Amino acid sequence: MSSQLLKKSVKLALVQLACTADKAHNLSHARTKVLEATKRGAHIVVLPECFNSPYGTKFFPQYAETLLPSPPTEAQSPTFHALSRLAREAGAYIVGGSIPEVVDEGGKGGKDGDKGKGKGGKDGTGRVWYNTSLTFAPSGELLATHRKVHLFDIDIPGKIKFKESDILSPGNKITLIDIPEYGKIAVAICYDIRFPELATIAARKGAFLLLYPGAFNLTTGALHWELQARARAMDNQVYVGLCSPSRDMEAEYHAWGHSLVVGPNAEVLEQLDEKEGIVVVELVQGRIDEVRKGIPLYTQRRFDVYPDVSEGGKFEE
Ligand SMILES: O=C(O)CCC(=O)C(=O)O
Repeated sequence: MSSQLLKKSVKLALVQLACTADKAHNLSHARTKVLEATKRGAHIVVLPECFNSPYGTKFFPQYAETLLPSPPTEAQSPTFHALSRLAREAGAYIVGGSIPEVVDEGGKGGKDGDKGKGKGGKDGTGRVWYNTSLTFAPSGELLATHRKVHLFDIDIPGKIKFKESDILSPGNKITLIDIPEYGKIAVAICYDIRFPELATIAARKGAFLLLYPGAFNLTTGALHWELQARARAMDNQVYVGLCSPSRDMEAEYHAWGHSLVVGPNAEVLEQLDEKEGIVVVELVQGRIDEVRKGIPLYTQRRFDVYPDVSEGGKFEE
């Protein structure tokens, strides 16, 4: 069943970008780093969560761009066009981390069906915000949009309190992207990784790679960042990549960094420290099959004892 999961070996790059408060700088810096990654042979390049802005609820409205109806104009979304051009220039697939998105109430659905809910917004203006990831093909075409499904609302006394839902609305679908040369990948965002159902559904629908642009912090990063990546890889016997901004202790939010690629046997293949950097890792055709042959979870599941979560899952809304 898994033999065609990864059709040929592919080089994956994670760009752990130094993200600043200057959007134009972030975009041109991302371009430089993505081109560096493709010079090193990468075919799929990933940017971090909120790569064009600082990370924090108060920043979302200020930096938000309009993506719908798609394609937006350059003025509505400079980031959409910068990423599309960059994918063409680099000749690579670009998973554009994430950006804050704004939708006017009643906005129409995203490319793959994630409709703007028009809930009336959280600030009484009738606008709704999302944490949104855009993936582009080497042709510059938008392949998929993922809106963060699980909002990062946590409160660990004395350590960290964060409430994305103060401003953001959640996305409502799983994002699986078919890349004709290589196979299927799944994209989700940061806190989404803590919900294994999403990963398992994507893997059982045929994804060879789960990608999470993310920005864990110094508390939960130390606790769970690597563990989550390895757990999702182990449970599903697939490749996993987590891409963070680099750490800036002058910023309000201190990202964990440590972007990493994990193999289908849950082994860390490459991991950065907290500084800016790029990992480029070859994902090897046949490796997933080898791991699944050794530990054949795929034929040992007991759906007579518990349900198959991959029978469900919302891909279109
Ligand atoms: O899950 C965590 O600990 C961090 C999540 C996060 O930072 C995010 O969703 O942006």
